[in-house]
Amino acid sequence: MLQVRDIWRSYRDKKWFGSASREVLKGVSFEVAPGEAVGLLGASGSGKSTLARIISGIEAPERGEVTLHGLNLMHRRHRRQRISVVFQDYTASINPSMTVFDAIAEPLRLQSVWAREALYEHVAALLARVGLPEALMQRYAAELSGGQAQRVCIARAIANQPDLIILDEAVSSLDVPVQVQILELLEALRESCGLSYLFITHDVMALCFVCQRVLFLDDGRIVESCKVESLPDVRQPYARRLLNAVI
Ligand SMILES: Nc1ncnc2c1ncn2[C@@H]1O[C@H](COP(=O)(O)OP(=O)(O)OP(=O)(O)O)[C@@H](O)[C@H]1O
Repeated sequence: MLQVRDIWRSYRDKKWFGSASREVLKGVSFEVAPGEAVGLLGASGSGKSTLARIISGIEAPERGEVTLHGLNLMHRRHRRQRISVVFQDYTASINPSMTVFDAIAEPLRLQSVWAREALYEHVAALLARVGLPEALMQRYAAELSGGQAQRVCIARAIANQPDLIILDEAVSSLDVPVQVQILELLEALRESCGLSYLFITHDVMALCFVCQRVLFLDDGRIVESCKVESLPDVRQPYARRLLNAVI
């Protein structure tokens, strides 16, 4: 379904005299099947968020191609609705001047014209889907707990029935009990909606909860790919070091 082919990306580092180009992604390729949750593990600075920004179209690669169902996602019209992103910083992801209703309704309104009552009911159904009461609809982001705010972000992300959600450290800053609730919600949504996930994290436990497969990103290259159940047998040195450091 999602095909990422030979993605290259570099940034210019400013030096005292002039600047130098530094490659951050060096020919990244992988696939995600329909309904599959794939985890992306890598040390800080390995290029995970850069890859997320490229797949979601926030940023363009210098080389390579991202396709979903064979359609090139570099074209905006192919990207619309199909991919959503949930970031770690849930409070910054919700516009503080918007109510919960407006935040969830925004992607729906961008997609089509809604009668107010139908929109209200749809937003209420999305809130119920992520386990939030209708009573939260008129609250602002600052009036929500971390777990509630991240659920609102997930409701917003699923509003237009995407095929893939990129979760970039989406549970990392939540308390452990709230993390578990969100991970259970993600798993339930994957099963009921047939969603695919690209789950970016430092947290192997969270990854094992949600994902079927793991990719290891080392300095801009995928150096290992395996099924979650094969993690104990991984021998690739970087992947092994990363696993030993976090387990
Ligand atoms: N806009 C930018 N301009 C210059 N360098 C950048 C830019 N964005 C990212 N980088 C650099 O690219 C490298 C990869 O960054 P990226 O955020 O993708 O890593 P990451 O694996 O997500 O790290 P972390 O786990 O710490 O979030 C880092 O060295 C970072 O400093």
